[in-house]
Amino acid sequence: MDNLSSVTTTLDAVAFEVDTAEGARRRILHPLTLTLREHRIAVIGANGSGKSTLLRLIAGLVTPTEGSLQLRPAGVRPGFIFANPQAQLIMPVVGEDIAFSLRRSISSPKGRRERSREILDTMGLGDRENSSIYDLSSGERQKVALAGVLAAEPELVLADEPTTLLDLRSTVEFTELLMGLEAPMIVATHDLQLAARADRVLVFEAGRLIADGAPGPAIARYREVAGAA
Ligand SMILES: Nc1ncnc2c1ncn2[C@@H]1O[C@H](COP(=O)(O)OP(=O)(O)OP(=O)(O)O)[C@@H](O)[C@H]1O
Repeated sequence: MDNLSSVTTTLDAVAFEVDTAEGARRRILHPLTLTLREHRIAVIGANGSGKSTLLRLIAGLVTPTEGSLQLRPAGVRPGFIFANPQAQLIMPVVGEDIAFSLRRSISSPKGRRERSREILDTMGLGDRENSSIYDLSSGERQKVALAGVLAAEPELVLADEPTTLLDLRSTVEFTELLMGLEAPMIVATHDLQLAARADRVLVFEAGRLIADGAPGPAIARYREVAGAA
């Protein structure tokens, strides 16, 4: 795709419900109508407020139980970064994991190795190509997971609490990597410093969107609702 900034996610009265153990239905996300096209969007809110559910809906990992959701242009490929990189590292060695993500785009193993090296270099992980993923620190592992996602050249990056397991230095480094991405990104986060750098912030509370706009007022509203104003 030539113009990544043209990726638009449209939600038209999208809701998500699940069956409870008691045989009732529980609404996780109340009907939501939104158009998302900013380059950096942060989704914040209390535990269980529906942030991950929104990202999973946009990624197509779950289907709305009501309403409709569209990504435009048609065929946009989202890439998903999980809080726990262990969930998405597939191969035991760093270079092999990135090469695995390249299997669709580059047919020769040599080409995959070279591209994998380039990607690792740009993420400051050039010296870890032959390391076992089990020998990496949490921060390094999260960077490798991001490298794997980026190797697939996603046109929209969806990141679900990607800095949760990271210490302060790794959080700062990882945030810089995320903010430097060319592709548009929607990130669910408890990290208000990360949210403050977004172009637009959505605030959720108990499955409802309660604020939507510039980081300053949106984060202030979240603090107010959380009793931390
Ligand atoms: N498939 C499902 N089945 C049952 N309950 C679900 C399902 N998906 C989400 N939930 C519930 O919906 C609520 C919202 O979950 P979600 O993971 O979207 O919250 P969140 O805002 O990302 O929370 P956190 O900040 O803790 O990660 C939670 O109470 C969760 O247990």
